[in-house]
This record gives sequence, structure tokens and C-alpha cells, in this order.
Amino acid sequence: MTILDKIIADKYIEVKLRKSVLPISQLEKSVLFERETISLANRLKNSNSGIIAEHKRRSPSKSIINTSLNVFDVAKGYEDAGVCGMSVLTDGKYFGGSLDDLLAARANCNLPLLRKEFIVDEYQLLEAKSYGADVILLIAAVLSQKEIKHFSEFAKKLGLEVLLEVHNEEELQKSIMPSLDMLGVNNRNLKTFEVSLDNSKNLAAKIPNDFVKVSESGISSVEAIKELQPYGYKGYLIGENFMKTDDAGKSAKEFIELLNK
Ligand SMILES: O=P(O)(O)OC[C@@H](O)[C@@H](O)c1c[nH]c2ccccc12
Repeated sequence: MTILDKIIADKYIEVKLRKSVLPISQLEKSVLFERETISLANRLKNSNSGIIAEHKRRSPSKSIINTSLNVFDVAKGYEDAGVCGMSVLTDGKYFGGSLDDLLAARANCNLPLLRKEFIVDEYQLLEAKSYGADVILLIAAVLSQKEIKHFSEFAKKLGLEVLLEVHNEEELQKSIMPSLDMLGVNNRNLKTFEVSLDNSKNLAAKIPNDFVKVSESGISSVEAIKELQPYGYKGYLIGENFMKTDDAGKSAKEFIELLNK
């Protein structure tokens, strides 16, 4: 059993409990449920930096990254840095995040927010909306084509954008459908944790141009972005590189300044 299998098995149990603690009828009472969402895809299309900065305390591959930052400050800092959007990890067990982190980020910035989660049930999409997300992530490695279709169409009905993550061509081919907004290529193999930017380079040409292309993970320099830009990427998802410093916002700001030079 890979860690990914374990995360998904745990997630089913967690979601079942969550549903019993907070039924859908309650979730829908959140004032955020009626909120007009902000488009990340549009921001990426019109930006020349394209940074999506992530809040990530820990990960199964790196263990602890940083547990002393405050998500309020990180959200504000990322916004001041001029990023296009923020990704908030909400998985607790493996990434040290929570839905409260998403809510805190929502309260402190006006950025499009991505709920970074292992989605296995439409209930989690209702949660995403109720806690202030604008975008949800779907991971092709753990979903069938039918599930991708169902979850993405459900998300769109809620006004949420969809970032579909793939790691190889097979995942890409099964996933291409009109209900997706952005296609992300993960440079990290979620099964082995190996990271290679070649992954983004090799898959780029196979992604139809009507999707905004995002390169995810393992990006730690401006040079990496310059290398990926010619392949048509408009978005770059960066976590650890900012989160490992003692001021994630400042680190993002310096990075973007360097990129725009
Ligand atoms: O910290 P990094 O290497 O910059 O990576 C960020 C992000 O891409 C990564 O956290 C991620 C990409 N896809 C995921 C799916 C689940 C959890 C986490 C992820």
C-alpha cells in the first residue's frame, strides 16, 4: 500500500464522520456559501508571473516544513507579494492543515483560494464553498473518469473552478473534459515522491490549449519558471520554497520581483 492509498483510505473515513458531525443543511447556512467566487484561471491568463503560493506546514515526503507561521500573516503576505492565488492545504493528518486554515486565509485576503485536498466525495466540495474556496483540486491518480466528471460538474454548479492534477499521459488522456478549467502537471510523483520538472515539459504539448496549464511542485528558483514558460505554462504552484522561510510572504515577494526583472 502506497502512502497515497493510505491517505485516500483515511479520507473516506474522515469524510463519513465529517458528514455526521456537520450535515449538508448546516454547511449551506454559511454566509460564504452564497459568496461570488473569484476566478483563478482568469488571473493566471492575465499575469506574467502566474504564482500560486501554498500554505503547507508539513508533508509526507518532507515531514515538517514549518509549523511556526501564522496562516493569517501568510495569506496577507502572499497577497501583498502579488501572487495570483493561494493554495491552502486542508488535510490534517498528513499535511497539518485544516478547513479553519482556509477560513482564516479567506478572512485575511481577497486572493482566489484553492482548497488543496484529496477529494473523494461531493460533500468536500460543499465544504470548500462554505469555507471560502474559489477553486478545488481533483487528483487524476486517485479518481476514475466518472468521478472526475461528476465532481467537476458539481463544483462548477457551485461556482467553483476546477484544477485537475495529472502526473502522466494516461491520467491526462482519461481526464480531458470541458468541465475542467486548469490542468496541473505535478512534478512530484505522489506514489514515489520523486520530483522532476521534465514531467511538466514532457506533458505540456499534450494538454489542449483551452485549459490554463499549471506546473506544480518542486519549483525552487526563478530559473525553473523561465525554463517552463516556453512550454505554455501560465501557473506555477509553489509551497515549500516559500514556507520553509520564516516569512513566506516576503519570500514570495522577493521571488516575484526577481521573476519580473
Ligand atoms: O511544496 P512544493 O514542492 O512547492 O509543492 C507544492 C504543491 O504542488 C504540492 O503541495 C502538491 C501538489 N499536488 C498535491 C496534492 C496533494 C497534496 C499536495 C500537493
